[in-house]
Amino acid sequence: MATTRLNASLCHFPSSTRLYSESYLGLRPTVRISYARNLTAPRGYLAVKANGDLASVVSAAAAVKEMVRREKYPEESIGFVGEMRLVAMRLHTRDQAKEGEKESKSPDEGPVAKWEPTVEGYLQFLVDSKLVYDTLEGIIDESDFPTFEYAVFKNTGLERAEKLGKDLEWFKEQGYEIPEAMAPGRTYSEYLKVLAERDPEAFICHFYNIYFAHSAGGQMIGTKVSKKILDGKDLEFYKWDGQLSQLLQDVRQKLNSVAEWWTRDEKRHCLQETEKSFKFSGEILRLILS
Ligand code: HEM
Repeated sequence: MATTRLNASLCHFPSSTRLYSESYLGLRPTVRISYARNLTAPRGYLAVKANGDLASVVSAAAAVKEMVRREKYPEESIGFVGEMRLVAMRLHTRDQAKEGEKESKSPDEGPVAKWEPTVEGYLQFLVDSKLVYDTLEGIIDESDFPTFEYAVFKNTGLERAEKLGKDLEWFKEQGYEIPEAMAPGRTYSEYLKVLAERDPEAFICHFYNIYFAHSAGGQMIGTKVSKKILDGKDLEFYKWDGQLSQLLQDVRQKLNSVAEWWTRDEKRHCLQETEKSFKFSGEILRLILS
């Protein structure tokens, strides 16, 4: 295969290698490489053993471009979702996750096993979370393919608003009064609406963190809290139709494809938004202890 041979050959080129031009020379397609920084180095010609059709040359050239891009931005080798995850994990406290780097400063940042949740606080957390999911999922549902990039995230199977609605019904049946959403949910929801209009890269950061946090730490919190205050009741919020790992993988691929179109600055901007995502979600999580 043309691309496989090309990858192997390219390993011998210095990191400053830059794609110079691609040409199609009859039966012997060639991808020409030049050395960008070290101009004294000889110009290299990388012959690609393709079977002579233009499609092979184009795909070989794309592979070179991709390798060169990864050499220039090594952080991109883990994929953009990998980058978003790395930034998110650093923002956890050591009590929250093994990869966390922050010190816990308040009980809600400490080990969940030591939390003292209340049913009222947990119910408020579910209500505020539902408002955020309603907003997020409403924005995505209203986006119009192919003019708006959020449309690829319709019906991923990760949606939570409907499930939360069922859980609130269950609480009602148990005799609880369902409260109104409070400031943490309302503020986050308003912020997401503004971002969706004005700042798609930042909006996507929140999309990733909200759904992926819930699938990881969120699930663990749900199980522990339910054991303490709801007799271990399995809420719908923590159930997915289909295999969760597959749903997450599909969304990771979509996120990576969307980010493929972004410049490095746009990617950086998205990653920088992670802190705000932690701040808003952290305030909603804190309701569990209120
Ligand atoms: C009490 C609060 C939290 C706890 C206990 C917690 C715990 C965890 C744990 C245990 C993981 C799994 C780590 C692993 O893969 O081994 C995780 C992953 C993650 N958390 Fe949190 N977390 C909390 C809050 C948050 C918040 C507020 C956000 C952002 C809004 C967040 C975003 C993420 C993300 C994006 C991942 C990666 C998921 C993946 O690997 O696909 N977490 N968290």
